[in-house]
Amino acid sequence: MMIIRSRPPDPSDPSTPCDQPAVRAQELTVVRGTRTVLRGLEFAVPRGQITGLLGPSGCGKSTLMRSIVGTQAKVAGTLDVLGRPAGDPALRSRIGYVTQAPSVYDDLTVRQNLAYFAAILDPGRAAAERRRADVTQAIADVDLTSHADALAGNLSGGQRSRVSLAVALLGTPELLVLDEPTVGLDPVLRRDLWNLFHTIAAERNATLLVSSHVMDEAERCHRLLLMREGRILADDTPDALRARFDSDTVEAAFLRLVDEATAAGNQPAKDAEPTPDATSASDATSASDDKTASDAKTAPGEASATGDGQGTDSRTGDPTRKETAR
Ligand SMILES: Nc1ncnc2c1ncn2[C@@H]1O[C@H](COP(=O)(O)OP(=O)(O)OP(=O)(O)O)[C@@H](O)[C@H]1O
Repeated sequence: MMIIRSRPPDPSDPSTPCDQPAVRAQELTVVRGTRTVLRGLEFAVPRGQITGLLGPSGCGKSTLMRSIVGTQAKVAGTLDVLGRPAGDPALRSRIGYVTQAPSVYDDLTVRQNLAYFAAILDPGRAAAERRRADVTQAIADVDLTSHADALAGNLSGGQRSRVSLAVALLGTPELLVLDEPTVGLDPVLRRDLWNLFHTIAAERNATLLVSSHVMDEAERCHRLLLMREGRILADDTPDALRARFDSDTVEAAFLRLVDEATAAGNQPAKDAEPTPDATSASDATSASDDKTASDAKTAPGEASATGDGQGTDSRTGDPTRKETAR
């Protein structure tokens, strides 16, 4: 895989100073249904690095990512992304988002899927040649050139995930939010994808937030946010975490952190009711878990976007796409 594109931050845009973190959260609390899923999170994600978001299933990783890309309702506290409040429409073209479930059009080829999103991001006849080049490059980035003309419906699960990732890479976003991008991939592809992530961070100065519940992937990140039951247990580098507990692996350090939190009686009740603060969030009156559900239409192969719908496409604002890549 190879990345040759690069877009430095626009110095004339006051929201892109590189000394500011890409994401900053203060007292971030999120309620889903009757449950407080994220509880007063405080953290910063530095620019130009890969930050791993790790923790057991159900600890709140996807909810945090949805909050960052602006598709999660009932978000209270402060959450700034690339210098703007999370969900600000100006962020749509600056963030690439890949959900856990790849959402691609099965009846289109890989290239046609990419071309569709490229046309939304960079419309107009004058941009046709640039779009074609971007699409070809994004397909090469995820190593799908030999399948470019295959129908997405005929791809394997891992290949479909990579189509979603390719969509997210279009337009060289400053922030890539990737929800468990390596699930179901074989070890060689996982290694290649992590190499790709590092290349993107190094060559484009992009920020990557990558979730996983596979602890060996923690070792591949510059920084880690370790989560458990809606709280952040640690925000540090892998080296610092291992050193802190004199352990060989981040996994061992994480287990020690869990033991410490348990011993300190720091375990949140699993079925706690929402806090008064959380329900005072600006959009807390919405019955939906999805911030933009009222605008969303049904995407291919998916149910209605109401209820716990996945939301309007975060990158393009395309209401026909729900929280796919971009
Ligand atoms: N629509 C919903 N309504 C109520 N609770 C929800 C909803 N969606 C998720 N939750 C709850 O929110 C919590 C966090 O879920 P989330 O999907 O963010 O976890 P996760 O860490 O991404 O898990 P996984 O690794 O399994 O994807 C879980 O306890 C889950 O049951």
